[in-house]
Amino acid sequence: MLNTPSALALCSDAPTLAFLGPPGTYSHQAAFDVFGDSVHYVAKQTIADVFESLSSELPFGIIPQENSTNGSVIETYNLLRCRAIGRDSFVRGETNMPINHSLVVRQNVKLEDIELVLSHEQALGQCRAFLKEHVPKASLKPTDSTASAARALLDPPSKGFDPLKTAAICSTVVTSLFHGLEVLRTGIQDGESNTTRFYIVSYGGDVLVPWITPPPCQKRALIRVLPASSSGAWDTSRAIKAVNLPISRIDRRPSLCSKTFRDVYFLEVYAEAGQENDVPWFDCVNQAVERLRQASLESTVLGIW
Ligand SMILES: O=C(O)C(=O)C[C@]1(C(=O)O)C=C[C@@H](O)C=C1
Repeated sequence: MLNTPSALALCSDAPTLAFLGPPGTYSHQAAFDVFGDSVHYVAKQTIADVFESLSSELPFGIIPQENSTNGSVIETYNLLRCRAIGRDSFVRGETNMPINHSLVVRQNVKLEDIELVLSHEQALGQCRAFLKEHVPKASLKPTDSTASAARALLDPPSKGFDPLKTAAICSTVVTSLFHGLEVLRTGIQDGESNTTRFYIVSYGGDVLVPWITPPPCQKRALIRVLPASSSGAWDTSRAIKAVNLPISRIDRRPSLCSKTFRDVYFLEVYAEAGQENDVPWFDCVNQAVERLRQASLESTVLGIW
C-alpha cells in the first residue's frame, strides 16, 4: 500500500521513476510496491508523458499494460508503436496489482445527485455493470488518470461540470491525499479478481533496475512485428511459425503507415519451463528475430526480462 511520507526519507542519489500521476493513482501504488524508497517518484500527466520523459536523468517508468477485466491498455500499445521504444527505452519487467475501485465524491454528495462520472477509461470500463445498475443516467467522461478525476472534484464548477453532481472512480487512497472527498461505495469493479499488469520500463537496456526485492528471472520478451512494406498481406501464422517460441499474448494496433490494414503486432513470448537452460534466453529471442527477418517481417525487441 502507498505510503507517501516515506518518499521524503530518500537518499539524494536514488534514481528517478516516472509514473502516471497525480499521487494516488494505481500506477503510483504499483510502483511503490515494487520500488519502495529506492527511487524518487516523478508524477506525469499522461501515460505518453511517462514514456516521453524517459532519459538518462529520469531512467525508470511504470506503465499499465493490461487489465484482467477490461483488456489491453490501448494508450500503452499505441505508444509501443513509437520507434524510440526498442531503441532508447525498453521493457525491463512487470508487476501485477489487484485493483479495488471506489466511487468517490465531494463530502455530502449522494448517489442520487450524480449526473457525471469521471475516471481513466480503463477504470470506467472495469466498472461498467456497477455504473449501469447504480447511476444509469450519468454521463461518463474519461480523464488522464483515476487520481486526476478525484482531484477534478475539488475544482470549482466553472470547469464545465458541477462537482456537486459528479463522482470519480479511483482508489480510496486519494481521500487521504486530497481533503474534502469521501468514499460513497467501494469494490465497484465488475471482475471478481480485477488485476492490472504493469510494465517497468527503462531508458537504455542495461541500467540496473532498483527493485526492492529482485523478481525471479521470468524469461519473457516483447517483440514488435511489422510486415515488410514490399510483402503482401499479413499472415499471422507466418509470424507465429517464424518466432517459434511460446507466445503468451498477441496485440495488434494500426501502424499508421499509408498501406491500409498493415497493422503492427506485439508478440509477448516466454521460455517453456524446463527448456530455460539449453540456450541463453537472450540468444533465443535474437534467433527468433532473425527468423522473422528471413520471413520478411520487420521486428524489434522492445524488452527482454
Ligand atoms: O489511472 C490510474 O490510476 C492508473 O494508474 C491507470 C490505470 C490503467 O490505465 O489501467 C491503472 C490501473 C487501473 O486499471 C486503472 C487505471
